[in-house]
Amino acid sequence: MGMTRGFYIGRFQPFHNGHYNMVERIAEDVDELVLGIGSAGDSHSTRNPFTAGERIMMITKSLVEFDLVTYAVPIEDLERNSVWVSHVQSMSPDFDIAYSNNPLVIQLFREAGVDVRQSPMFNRDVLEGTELRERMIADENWERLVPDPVVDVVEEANGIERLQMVNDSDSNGQ
Ligand SMILES: Nc1ncnc2c1ncn2[C@@H]1O[C@H](COP(=O)(O)OP(=O)(O)OP(=O)(O)O)[C@@H](O)[C@H]1O
Ligand SMILES: NC(=O)c1ccc[n+]([C@@H]2O[C@H](COP(=O)(O)O)[C@@H](O)[C@H]2O)c1
Repeated sequence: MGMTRGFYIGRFQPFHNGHYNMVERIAEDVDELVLGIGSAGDSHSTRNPFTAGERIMMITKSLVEFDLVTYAVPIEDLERNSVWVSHVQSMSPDFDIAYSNNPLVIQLFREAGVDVRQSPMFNRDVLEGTELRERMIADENWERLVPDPVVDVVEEANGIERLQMVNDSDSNGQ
C-alpha cells in the first residue's frame, strides 16, 4: 500500500498521556499524521489555558521520538458545524483517515464521507484534560500524567500561575 496520512484533532489543553497513547496507536496505521490544534483561537481561560503556539510546542517536543512525520495545524472554531469539515480540510494537508473519540467530530466526518477510526480510552479516570487542569489549579500532582516535554512547556509559559489566575477571574463571573 502507498503512503497513508492521518488526522487527529483535539484541544490538547494540555497534551497528556492519553493523547500520547492514541498517537502511539495511530502510528501503527499511518506514515504521517496531522495534529489539528482545535479551538486554536482560545487561550487564557479555565477550559482553554494554553495558546495554539504553546500546544504546538507540547506536541512537537513529545512526538520527536516517534518514527512518524507530524504536522501541527491550528484550527479555529466556527459557528457552523455543517461546514466544519470543509474548514478543517481547507487548513490541513490532505489526509486519508480521521481519528477521534469525540462523538460530534466522528459524526461530522462520517457525514462528509471521511473514513473515521476510534481508539479505546486509555486510563480515562485520570487521563482527561479537565482532571489535569483541576490538579494544576489545586497544586496537586499532574506531572506524571503528561509526557516530560509538556512539563517544560507549561513551566516556560508560567502555565500553572496563569491557570490559577484565570480560574479565579472566571469563577468570579469575569
Ligand atoms: N485518555 C484518553 N485515551 C484515548 N483518547 C483520549 C483520551 N483523552 C482524550 N482522548 C481523545 O483525544 C481527543 C482530544 O481530546 P481533548 O483534547 O478534548 O482531551 P480531553 O482529555 O477529552 O480534554 P477535556 O477534558 O479538556 O475535554 C478526543 O478525541 C478525545 O476523546
Ligand atoms: N463548529 C466547530 O467549530 C467545531 C465542530 C466540531 C469540533 N470542533 C472542534 O474540534 C475540536 C475537537 O476536539 P476535542 O475532541 O478535544 O473536543 C475542539 O476544538 C472543537 O471545538 C469545532
